[in-house]
Amino acid sequence: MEPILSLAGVGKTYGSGHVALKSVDLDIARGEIFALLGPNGAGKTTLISIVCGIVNPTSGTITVDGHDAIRDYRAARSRIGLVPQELATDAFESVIDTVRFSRGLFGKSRNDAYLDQLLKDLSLYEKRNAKILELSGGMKRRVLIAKALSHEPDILFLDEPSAGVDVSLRRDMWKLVHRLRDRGVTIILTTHYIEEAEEMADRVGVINKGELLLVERKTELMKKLGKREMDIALTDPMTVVPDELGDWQLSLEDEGHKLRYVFDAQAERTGIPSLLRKLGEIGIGFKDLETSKSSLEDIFVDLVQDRQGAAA
Ligand SMILES: Nc1ncnc2c1ncn2[C@@H]1O[C@H](COP(=O)(O)OP(=O)(O)OP(=O)(O)O)[C@@H](O)[C@H]1O
Repeated sequence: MEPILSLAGVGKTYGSGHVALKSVDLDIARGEIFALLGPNGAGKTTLISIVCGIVNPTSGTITVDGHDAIRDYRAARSRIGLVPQELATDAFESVIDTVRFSRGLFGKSRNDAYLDQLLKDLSLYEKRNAKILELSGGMKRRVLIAKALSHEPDILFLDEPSAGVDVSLRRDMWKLVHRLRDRGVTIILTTHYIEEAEEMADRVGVINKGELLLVERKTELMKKLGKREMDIALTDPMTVVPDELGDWQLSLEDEGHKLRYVFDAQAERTGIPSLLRKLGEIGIGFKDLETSKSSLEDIFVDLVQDRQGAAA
Protein backbone atom coordinates (compact mmCIF):
# COMPACT_ATOMS: atom_id res chain seq x y z
CA MET A 1 0.00 0.00 0.00
CA GLU A 2 1.22 3.51 -0.77
CA PRO A 3 2.66 5.26 2.31
CA ILE A 4 0.53 8.10 3.71
CA LEU A 5 3.68 10.14 4.29
CA SER A 6 6.88 9.93 2.35
CA LEU A 7 10.11 11.90 2.81
CA ALA A 8 12.94 11.64 0.31
CA GLY A 9 16.31 13.29 0.83
CA VAL A 10 14.90 15.90 3.23
CA GLY A 11 17.61 18.20 4.59
CA LYS A 12 17.62 21.45 6.51
CA THR A 13 20.42 23.91 7.05
CA TYR A 14 19.31 26.95 9.08
CA GLY A 15 20.41 30.46 8.13
CA SER A 16 22.95 30.26 10.94
CA GLY A 17 24.69 27.50 8.96
CA HIS A 18 23.54 24.87 11.45
CA VAL A 19 22.75 21.56 9.74
CA ALA A 20 19.60 20.40 11.57
CA LEU A 21 18.70 17.55 9.18
CA LYS A 22 20.80 15.51 6.82
CA SER A 23 18.98 13.89 3.90
CA VAL A 24 16.21 12.02 5.70
CA ASP A 25 14.35 9.23 3.86
CA LEU A 26 11.26 7.91 5.60
CA ASP A 27 7.99 6.24 4.64
CA ILE A 28 5.09 6.08 7.09
CA ALA A 29 2.36 3.51 6.50
CA ARG A 30 -1.30 4.42 6.77
CA GLY A 31 -2.64 3.74 10.24
CA GLU A 32 0.65 3.14 12.02
CA ILE A 33 1.94 4.75 15.21
CA PHE A 34 5.47 5.92 14.59
CA ALA A 35 7.78 7.31 17.28
CA LEU A 36 10.71 9.53 16.43
CA LEU A 37 13.11 9.03 19.29
CA GLY A 38 16.09 11.29 19.92
CA PRO A 39 17.74 13.61 22.44
CA ASN A 40 17.22 17.39 22.63
CA GLY A 41 18.40 19.12 19.51
CA ALA A 42 18.36 15.97 17.38
CA GLY A 43 16.15 17.59 14.74
CA LYS A 44 12.75 16.14 15.64
CA THR A 45 10.87 19.44 15.76
CA THR A 46 12.58 20.59 12.57
CA LEU A 47 11.40 17.44 10.80
CA ILE A 48 7.80 17.89 11.98
CA SER A 49 7.86 21.59 11.12
CA ILE A 50 8.99 20.81 7.59
CA VAL A 51 6.23 18.26 7.04
CA CYS A 52 3.68 20.77 8.37
CA GLY A 53 4.97 23.55 6.12
CA ILE A 54 6.19 25.75 8.99
CA VAL A 55 9.85 25.43 8.00
CA ASN A 56 11.10 25.16 4.40
CA PRO A 57 13.46 22.28 3.70
CA THR A 58 16.80 23.03 2.08
CA SER A 59 16.51 19.87 -0.01
CA GLY A 60 14.26 16.90 -0.66
CA THR A 61 10.59 16.19 -1.25
CA ILE A 62 7.68 15.42 1.07
CA THR A 63 4.49 13.73 -0.08
CA VAL A 64 1.41 13.71 2.15
CA ASP A 65 -1.35 11.35 1.02
CA GLY A 66 -0.20 11.81 -2.57
CA HIS A 67 0.16 15.62 -2.34
CA ASP A 68 3.48 17.40 -2.58
CA ALA A 69 3.85 19.28 0.70
CA ILE A 70 5.31 22.38 -0.96
CA ARG A 71 3.66 22.62 -4.41
CA ASP A 72 0.30 21.43 -3.12
CA TYR A 73 0.61 22.85 0.38
CA ARG A 74 -3.05 23.38 1.27
CA ALA A 75 -4.17 19.88 0.28
CA ALA A 76 -1.20 18.34 2.07
CA ARG A 77 -1.61 20.45 5.21
CA SER A 78 -5.34 19.72 5.49
CA ARG A 79 -4.50 16.02 6.02
CA ILE A 80 -2.37 16.88 9.06
CA GLY A 81 -3.10 17.80 12.67
CA LEU A 82 -0.20 19.15 14.71
CA VAL A 83 0.01 19.21 18.49
CA PRO A 84 2.92 21.55 19.23
CA GLN A 85 4.78 21.70 22.53
CA GLU A 86 3.30 25.05 23.59
CA LEU A 87 0.01 26.89 23.25
CA ALA A 88 0.81 30.22 21.63
CA THR A 89 -2.33 32.39 21.46
CA ASP A 90 -6.06 32.61 22.07
CA ALA A 91 -5.82 33.28 25.82
CA PHE A 92 -9.08 35.25 25.95
CA GLU A 93 -11.11 32.95 23.73
CA SER A 94 -13.31 30.13 24.97
CA VAL A 95 -12.31 26.53 24.40
CA ILE A 96 -15.14 25.82 21.95
CA ASP A 97 -14.51 29.03 19.96
CA THR A 98 -10.82 28.36 19.55
CA VAL A 99 -11.48 24.79 18.44
CA ARG A 100 -14.20 25.94 15.99
CA PHE A 101 -11.81 28.58 14.65
CA SER A 102 -9.08 25.96 14.07
CA ARG A 103 -11.54 23.84 12.11
CA GLY A 104 -12.61 26.84 10.06
CA LEU A 105 -9.01 27.57 9.08
CA PHE A 106 -9.08 24.39 7.01
CA GLY A 107 -12.28 25.40 5.26
CA LYS A 108 -14.31 22.66 6.94
CA SER A 109 -17.99 23.35 7.50
CA ARG A 110 -19.19 23.73 11.07
CA ASN A 111 -19.84 20.42 12.83
CA ASP A 112 -20.61 20.94 16.50
CA ALA A 113 -21.59 17.30 17.00
CA TYR A 114 -18.05 16.24 16.02
CA LEU A 115 -16.40 18.95 18.12
CA ASP A 116 -18.57 18.19 21.16
CA GLN A 117 -17.59 14.52 20.95
CA LEU A 118 -13.95 15.51 20.58
CA LEU A 119 -14.14 17.68 23.71
CA LYS A 120 -15.80 14.82 25.58
CA ASP A 121 -13.06 12.39 24.48
CA LEU A 122 -10.49 14.82 25.88
CA SER A 123 -12.39 15.43 29.16
CA LEU A 124 -12.77 19.06 28.09
CA TYR A 125 -16.49 19.24 27.56
CA GLU A 126 -17.21 20.72 30.98
CA LYS A 127 -14.74 23.49 30.14
CA ARG A 128 -16.05 24.22 26.66
CA ASN A 129 -17.12 27.77 27.59
CA ALA A 130 -14.13 28.57 29.82
CA LYS A 131 -11.49 31.01 28.59
CA ILE A 132 -8.14 29.41 27.76
CA LEU A 133 -6.33 31.59 30.29
CA GLU A 134 -8.50 30.14 33.08
CA LEU A 135 -7.31 26.59 32.36
CA SER A 136 -4.59 24.59 34.07
CA GLY A 137 -1.47 23.61 32.14
CA GLY A 138 -2.80 20.08 31.60
CA MET A 139 -6.12 21.40 30.29
CA LYS A 140 -4.30 23.71 27.89
CA ARG A 141 -2.48 20.68 26.50
CA ARG A 142 -5.84 19.01 25.95
CA VAL A 143 -7.00 22.12 24.05
CA LEU A 144 -3.94 21.82 21.80
CA ILE A 145 -4.93 18.27 20.99
CA ALA A 146 -8.54 19.28 20.33
CA LYS A 147 -7.38 22.07 17.99
CA ALA A 148 -5.13 19.64 16.12
CA LEU A 149 -8.00 17.18 15.64
CA SER A 150 -10.67 19.81 14.90
CA HIS A 151 -10.51 19.37 11.12
CA GLU A 152 -10.54 15.56 11.18
CA PRO A 153 -6.98 15.01 9.95
CA ASP A 154 -5.65 11.65 8.72
CA ILE A 155 -2.22 12.19 10.28
CA LEU A 156 -1.62 13.48 13.78
CA PHE A 157 1.76 14.79 14.88
CA LEU A 158 2.45 14.97 18.61
CA ASP A 159 5.60 16.90 19.43
CA GLU A 160 6.96 15.70 22.79
CA PRO A 161 3.52 14.75 24.14
CA SER A 162 4.89 13.92 27.61
CA ALA A 163 6.97 17.05 28.18
CA GLY A 164 5.69 18.74 31.34
CA VAL A 165 2.60 16.55 31.47
CA ASP A 166 1.31 14.77 34.59
CA VAL A 167 0.73 11.04 34.73
CA SER A 168 -3.05 11.21 34.32
CA LEU A 169 -2.86 13.31 31.17
CA ARG A 170 -0.12 11.06 29.82
CA ARG A 171 -2.36 8.02 30.35
CA ASP A 172 -5.36 9.79 28.78
CA MET A 173 -3.22 10.75 25.83
CA TRP A 174 -1.98 7.22 25.29
CA LYS A 175 -5.58 5.96 25.39
CA LEU A 176 -6.68 8.63 22.93
CA VAL A 177 -3.83 7.77 20.58
CA HIS A 178 -4.90 4.14 20.49
CA ARG A 179 -8.54 5.11 19.92
CA LEU A 180 -7.55 7.39 17.06
CA ARG A 181 -5.47 4.68 15.50
CA ASP A 182 -8.44 2.31 15.70
CA ARG A 183 -10.30 4.90 13.61
CA GLY A 184 -7.54 4.81 11.01
CA VAL A 185 -5.58 7.94 12.00
CA THR A 186 -1.82 7.71 11.47
CA ILE A 187 0.14 9.00 14.45
CA ILE A 188 3.68 10.32 14.55
CA LEU A 189 5.12 11.39 17.87
CA THR A 190 8.48 12.70 18.92
CA THR A 191 9.91 11.76 22.26
CA HIS A 192 13.07 11.30 24.21
CA TYR A 193 11.46 8.75 26.51
CA ILE A 194 12.19 5.19 25.48
CA GLU A 195 9.20 4.05 27.56
CA GLU A 196 6.88 6.25 25.57
CA ALA A 197 8.11 4.86 22.27
CA GLU A 198 7.84 1.40 23.72
CA GLU A 199 4.32 1.83 25.06
CA MET A 200 2.84 3.54 22.05
CA ALA A 201 4.65 2.89 18.81
CA ASP A 202 4.56 0.18 16.16
CA ARG A 203 7.81 1.43 14.66
CA VAL A 204 10.54 3.65 16.02
CA GLY A 205 12.97 5.89 14.19
CA VAL A 206 16.08 6.91 16.09
CA ILE A 207 17.39 10.36 15.20
CA ASN A 208 20.57 12.01 16.41
CA LYS A 209 22.35 15.12 15.16
CA GLY A 210 20.00 15.44 12.21
CA GLU A 211 20.55 11.92 11.01
CA LEU A 212 17.98 9.15 11.03
CA LEU A 213 20.17 6.36 12.34
CA LEU A 214 17.67 3.59 12.00
CA VAL A 215 14.01 2.79 11.58
CA GLU A 216 12.81 -0.44 13.03
CA ARG A 217 9.85 -2.26 14.41
CA LYS A 218 9.71 -1.49 18.08
CA THR A 219 10.20 -5.08 19.13
CA GLU A 220 13.44 -5.29 17.17
CA LEU A 221 14.77 -2.05 18.61
CA MET A 222 13.98 -3.02 22.18
CA LYS A 223 16.08 -6.15 21.78
CA LYS A 224 19.08 -3.93 21.22
CA LEU A 225 18.83 -1.98 24.42
CA GLY A 226 20.27 -4.48 26.91
CA LYS A 227 19.91 -4.17 30.70
CA ARG A 228 18.37 -0.97 31.90
CA GLU A 229 17.24 0.64 35.11
CA MET A 230 14.07 2.57 35.52
CA ASP A 231 13.37 4.73 38.59
CA ILE A 232 9.74 5.28 39.54
CA ALA A 233 9.32 8.35 41.76
CA LEU A 234 6.57 7.46 44.24
CA THR A 235 3.86 9.84 45.38
CA ASP A 236 4.11 8.38 48.91
CA PRO A 237 7.33 6.77 50.17
CA MET A 238 7.26 3.09 51.22
CA THR A 239 9.35 0.90 53.52
CA VAL A 240 9.10 -2.47 51.76
CA VAL A 241 8.37 -3.56 48.22
CA PRO A 242 4.81 -4.97 48.28
CA ASP A 243 4.45 -8.73 47.73
CA GLU A 244 2.16 -8.09 44.76
CA LEU A 245 5.20 -6.73 42.90
CA GLY A 246 7.23 -9.92 43.39
CA ASP A 247 7.23 -10.66 39.63
CA TRP A 248 9.54 -7.72 38.93
CA GLN A 249 13.12 -7.18 40.09
CA LEU A 250 12.55 -4.10 42.27
CA SER A 251 14.44 -2.31 45.01
CA LEU A 252 13.70 0.77 47.07
CA GLU A 253 16.02 3.75 46.70
CA ASP A 254 16.21 7.30 47.97
CA GLU A 255 14.79 6.44 51.41
CA GLY A 256 11.75 4.75 49.93
CA HIS A 257 10.86 7.58 47.57
CA LYS A 258 11.87 5.64 44.48
CA LEU A 259 11.25 2.16 43.20
CA ARG A 260 14.08 0.97 40.98
CA TYR A 261 13.30 -1.62 38.34
CA VAL A 262 16.16 -3.44 36.65
CA PHE A 263 15.02 -5.06 33.44
CA ASP A 264 16.38 -6.80 30.42
CA ALA A 265 15.50 -4.72 27.43
CA GLN A 266 16.66 -7.55 25.19
CA ALA A 267 13.83 -9.74 26.39
CA GLU A 268 10.69 -9.95 24.27
CA ARG A 269 8.85 -8.05 27.02
CA THR A 270 10.50 -5.59 29.38
CA GLY A 271 7.66 -5.84 31.89
CA ILE A 272 7.33 -2.05 32.10
CA PRO A 273 3.76 -1.71 30.81
CA SER A 274 2.55 -4.57 33.03
CA LEU A 275 4.42 -3.15 36.04
CA LEU A 276 2.83 0.27 35.54
CA ARG A 277 -0.59 -1.34 35.21
CA LYS A 278 0.00 -3.34 38.40
CA LEU A 279 1.01 -0.20 40.30
CA GLY A 280 -2.26 1.36 39.22
CA GLU A 281 -4.26 -1.70 40.26
CA ILE A 282 -2.79 -1.82 43.77
CA GLY A 283 -3.09 1.93 44.21
CA ILE A 284 0.56 2.96 44.23
CA GLY A 285 0.84 6.47 42.82
CA PHE A 286 3.91 7.72 41.02
CA LYS A 287 5.00 11.16 39.83
CA ASP A 288 7.69 10.40 37.31
CA LEU A 289 9.60 7.72 35.47
CA GLU A 290 13.22 7.88 34.56
CA THR A 291 15.48 5.33 32.93
CA SER A 292 19.18 5.36 33.60
CA LYS A 293 20.30 8.63 32.04
CA SER A 294 22.87 7.18 29.71
CA SER A 295 20.59 4.60 28.13
CA LEU A 296 19.53 6.58 25.10
CA GLU A 297 23.08 7.81 24.67
CA ASP A 298 24.24 4.19 24.84
CA ILE A 299 22.01 3.23 21.95
CA PHE A 300 23.31 6.11 19.88
CA VAL A 301 26.89 5.24 20.64
CA ASP A 302 26.21 1.61 19.71
CA LEU A 303 24.40 2.58 16.55
CA VAL A 304 27.02 5.06 15.44
CA GLN A 305 29.77 2.54 16.12
CA ASP A 306 27.85 -0.14 14.21
CA ARG A 307 27.49 2.19 11.26
CA GLN A 308 31.11 3.20 11.29
CA GLY A 309 32.04 -0.47 11.56
CA ALA A 310 29.77 -1.31 8.62
CA ALA A 311 31.17 1.53 6.53
CA ALA A 312 34.82 0.60 7.21
N1 LIG B 1 15.44 28.68 13.62
C1 LIG B 1 16.59 28.08 13.90
N2 LIG B 1 17.77 28.64 13.57
C2 LIG B 1 18.96 28.02 13.83
N3 LIG B 1 19.06 26.82 14.42
C3 LIG B 1 17.93 26.21 14.78
C4 LIG B 1 16.64 26.80 14.54
N4 LIG B 1 15.70 25.94 15.01
C5 LIG B 1 16.37 24.89 15.52
N5 LIG B 1 17.69 25.03 15.38
C6 LIG B 1 18.73 24.07 15.78
O1 LIG B 1 18.56 22.87 15.06
C7 LIG B 1 18.81 21.74 15.90
C8 LIG B 1 17.61 20.83 15.91
O2 LIG B 1 16.55 21.45 16.61
P1 LIG B 1 15.13 20.78 16.81
O3 LIG B 1 14.28 21.75 17.56
O4 LIG B 1 14.63 20.27 15.53
O5 LIG B 1 15.51 19.55 17.77
P2 LIG B 1 14.59 18.58 18.59
O6 LIG B 1 15.08 17.21 18.31
O7 LIG B 1 13.16 18.86 18.31
O8 LIG B 1 14.92 18.97 20.07
P3 LIG B 1 13.95 19.31 21.29
O9 LIG B 1 13.55 17.99 21.83
O10 LIG B 1 14.86 20.07 22.20
O11 LIG B 1 12.82 20.13 20.76
C9 LIG B 1 19.17 22.28 17.26
O12 LIG B 1 20.57 22.29 17.38
C10 LIG B 1 18.62 23.69 17.25
O13 LIG B 1 19.39 24.54 18.07
